[in-house]
Amino acid sequence: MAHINQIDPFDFVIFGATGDLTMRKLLPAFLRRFHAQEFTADARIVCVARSAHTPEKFRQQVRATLKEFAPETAKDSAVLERFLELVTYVALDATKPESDWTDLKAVLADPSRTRVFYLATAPGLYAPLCAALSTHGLITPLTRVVLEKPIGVDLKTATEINDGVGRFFAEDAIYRIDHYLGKEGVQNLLALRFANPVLEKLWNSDAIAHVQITAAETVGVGTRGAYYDESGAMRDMVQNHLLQVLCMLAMDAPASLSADDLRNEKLKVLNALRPMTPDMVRLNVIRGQYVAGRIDEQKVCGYTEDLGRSRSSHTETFVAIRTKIRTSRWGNTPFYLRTGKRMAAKTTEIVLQLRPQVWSIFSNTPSPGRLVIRIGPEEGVSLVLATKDPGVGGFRVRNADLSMSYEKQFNIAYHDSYERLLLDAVRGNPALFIRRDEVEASWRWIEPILTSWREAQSPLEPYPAGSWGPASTRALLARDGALWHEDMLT
Ligand SMILES: NC(=O)C1=CN([C@@H]2O[C@H](COP(=O)(O)OP(=O)(O)OC[C@H]3O[C@@H](n4cnc5c(N)ncnc54)[C@H](OP(=O)(O)O)[C@@H]3O)[C@@H](O)[C@H]2O)C=CC1
Ligand SMILES: O=C1O[C@H](COP(=O)(O)O)[C@@H](O)[C@H](O)[C@H]1O
Repeated sequence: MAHINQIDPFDFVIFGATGDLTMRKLLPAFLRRFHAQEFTADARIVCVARSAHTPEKFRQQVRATLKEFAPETAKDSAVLERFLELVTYVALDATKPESDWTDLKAVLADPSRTRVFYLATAPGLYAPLCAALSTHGLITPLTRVVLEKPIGVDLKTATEINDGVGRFFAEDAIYRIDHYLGKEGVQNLLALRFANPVLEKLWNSDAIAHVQITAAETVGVGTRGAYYDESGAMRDMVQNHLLQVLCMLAMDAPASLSADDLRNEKLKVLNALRPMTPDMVRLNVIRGQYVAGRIDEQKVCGYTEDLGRSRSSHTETFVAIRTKIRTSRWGNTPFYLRTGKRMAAKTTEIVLQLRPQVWSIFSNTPSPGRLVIRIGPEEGVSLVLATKDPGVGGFRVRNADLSMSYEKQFNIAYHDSYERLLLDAVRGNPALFIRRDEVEASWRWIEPILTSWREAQSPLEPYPAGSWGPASTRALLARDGALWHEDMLT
């Protein structure tokens, strides 16, 4: 087992503990870290929601959930049962003034322990929840608060949430989570770039013709239709995950790996994104919605049917954006961002397309080569280069792939990104969490696109489930003489 620094006893309180995120992600992540002995049986995981469960009934539900979402770990029943002893449940409507907080206060009696409040509820509850924590005297000097995304639906609401939470917590105690920053492949951008001088020297417009960042999913909206239909792909994925990946990819070297050095560099990228005018939105942004199609030979419904509605929806389930970063490093390189539900494959990846040679001595020239950074589901890196086509008679050049898979190289099982982030919050390491000014800068860039869509009543282009998005997505790159990665492979 890898060397692990065990964490001192802590109290981790999850508001929204009966919800989808807690059940599918947070509790399975804690179980895996407990199994890895990253913390001991002295820790407590206090689950809070309004539903009237007893702690025992709640544990039964958690036991079943863990068997479903962390089966490889939950099959060790001794570990599972010891873990369940750390989990307790408090029924509480956290935003009603008349609610009785006695039980929660009783569990949190020791102010000398690190205390984390994880707000896995609708974002509109974050500020009232923090006010209630303050009223009930639960914020100690060792307390942090973790906020789930999305922080607001636009700049105004994000600012209100940040102000509301900021009344009760100092900025360095506020951990805004973006689970993409917990992914190995995203963190590996730091190592690839700043531990390999040869790559860092190429990391600019002189060598890179364009960059693609894709987060494609085959799933539809599932049980989260009510949330998603209000949000759409731009707020759900682009404003947070895709822009954070873009920042990690495009930023200059931070002075150190400290939280503020990293965040200062990321912020510069967000502020350097070319602002979107309505004309630019029309030319550079595509919004789509899936209709019925096939995925893995199975028929799947369109978005409206997935919502279980007869009336249509104007929410985008796909976005593609062409943008530029106004810096001397990147000014001449288009960046393409793309995300969608019900696409042809589940893949999150970055492609850096290298520039072609200005002159070639070979009669045939293969494609100029590229670096592909796979973030999920299988993590790894491939460098596609030109090589001699083996054989006698003539001299041809073709592309070959130097490929590294994390799993094969390091013999590790994939860890869910929440595992790292939950325990970083307990440890008090905010480097992989988002600072207030980053969130607000992201909204500042996204908002004109949303406004322009609304005001121009932008069309929503249909795409069949199981495809790579609306037909116009190809044209977005064709304008620059470029191809999406999947088209390079055919
Ligand atoms: N699900 C996911 O995959 C992801 C979710 N997120 C974010 O995480 C947050 C939670 O999402 P999700 O789990 O899907 O949402 P759910 O709607 O499934 O869960 C919401 C939870 O909040 C509880 N709750 C609601 N009101 C109160 C209240 N007044 N006091 C105490 N508890 C309350 C609900 O329980 P009860 O009804 O029992 O009170 C429930 O446990 C959201 O901000 C979402 O955007 C972010 C990324 C991914
Ligand atoms: O935050 C979210 O992310 C997931 C995709 O995450 P991944 O780790 O599977 O790539 C997305 O399905 C969800 O809609 C969104 O809220």
